[in-house]
Amino acid sequence: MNKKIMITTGGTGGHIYPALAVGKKLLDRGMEVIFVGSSSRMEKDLVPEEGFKFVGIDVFPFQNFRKILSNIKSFLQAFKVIKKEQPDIIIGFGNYISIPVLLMGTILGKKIYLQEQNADLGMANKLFYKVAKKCFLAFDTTYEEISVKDQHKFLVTGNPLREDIYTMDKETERERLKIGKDEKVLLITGGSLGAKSLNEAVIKSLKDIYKDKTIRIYWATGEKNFGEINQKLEDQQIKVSDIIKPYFNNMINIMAAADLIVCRAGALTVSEIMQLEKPSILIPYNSIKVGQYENAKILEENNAALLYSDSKADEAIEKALEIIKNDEELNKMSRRVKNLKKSNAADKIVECLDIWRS
Ligand SMILES: CC(=O)N[C@H]1[C@@H](OP(=O)(O)OP(=O)(O)OC[C@H]2O[C@@H](n3ccc(=O)[nH]c3=O)[C@H](O)[C@@H]2O)O[C@H](CO)[C@@H](O)[C@@H]1O
Repeated sequence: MNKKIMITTGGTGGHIYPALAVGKKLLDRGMEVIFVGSSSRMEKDLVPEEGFKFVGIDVFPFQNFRKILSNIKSFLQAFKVIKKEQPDIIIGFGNYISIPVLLMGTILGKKIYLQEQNADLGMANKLFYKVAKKCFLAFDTTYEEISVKDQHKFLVTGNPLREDIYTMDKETERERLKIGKDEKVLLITGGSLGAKSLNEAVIKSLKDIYKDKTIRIYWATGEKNFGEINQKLEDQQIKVSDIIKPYFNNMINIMAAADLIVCRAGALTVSEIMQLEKPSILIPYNSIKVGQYENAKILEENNAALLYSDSKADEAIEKALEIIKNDEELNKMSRRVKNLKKSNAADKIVECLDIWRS
């Protein structure tokens, strides 16, 4: 008999894309899948666009007692949707958005699974791993940090990535993007939300980058900063074209075509870099809460990436323009990344779920 799986996730691409990857595998194998996320963040569009049923709840960050109170409605909504849909299992993909469904699911005696994208366990997964059947981890370093008595709750699978990444090839993607034989592709991305410091550093060097005909830049600015950037570029008489955008839907394809990536160290971007064996310069988001520094350290400690702090974003761009011309250095970094690659995580996760016996 087909089982029903409830997936709860949201907030940023880094939490949503791995959930979609697992959701698609489950659909392919005949399961019914329903997503629950925030009614106001990017999952409300991204998830239905991918053809999934989506229920939005009015959930807010749990920063203080007042915010916890304002979340009472979200707990009631979560309770109602679980009662109505009667899922066989619930999978949480981290972030505060997953908390109401995970809590109500636990109270209602549902089987809970978790997926952690980052090197450090996030707040939601820390709260629920003890009641979960399994928590799937992206990186080996996370497992090593967990106390021996709890390790049986965890399994390292890697991050579930968009399926087409596993068959992508650099030359084909370069042809598709019409990249010239002598052109080097420099991708700059601040993750799904954009990165202000990185954007400001790029603006300063953009004229020089444009003058250099051997470099083709792709720059994802994030929605929030795009208007301001647009204005600054107009002032410099630089045309915003299809290579400077708030968000690229074909990010994976551009990544595959890239010679060097300058980016934040969101967990998904780091996992995609590993899968595509790309050299990178990382500028982790400056907040302990989101743990990007620990994600970046995995690549840096393997000499597979260079790491810069937010305040040194200018230097990071300068360095990028220097090493993008150095094939030997790029190849070395790329070989070292290859050692960190994992196999298809979504396949592994789906196989481990307790839904295959009737
Ligand atoms: C500020 C913040 O809270 N950041 C967190 C957020 O990152 P955030 O979602 O920003 O970053 P990630 O790198 O994890 O994921 C971004 C995803 O969006 C895709 N993409 C990005 C830009 C674009 O133009 N097009 C596109 O498709 C990337 O290919 C990637 O798949 O969730 C991650 C996963 O839990 C965390 O590691 C980050 O710390």
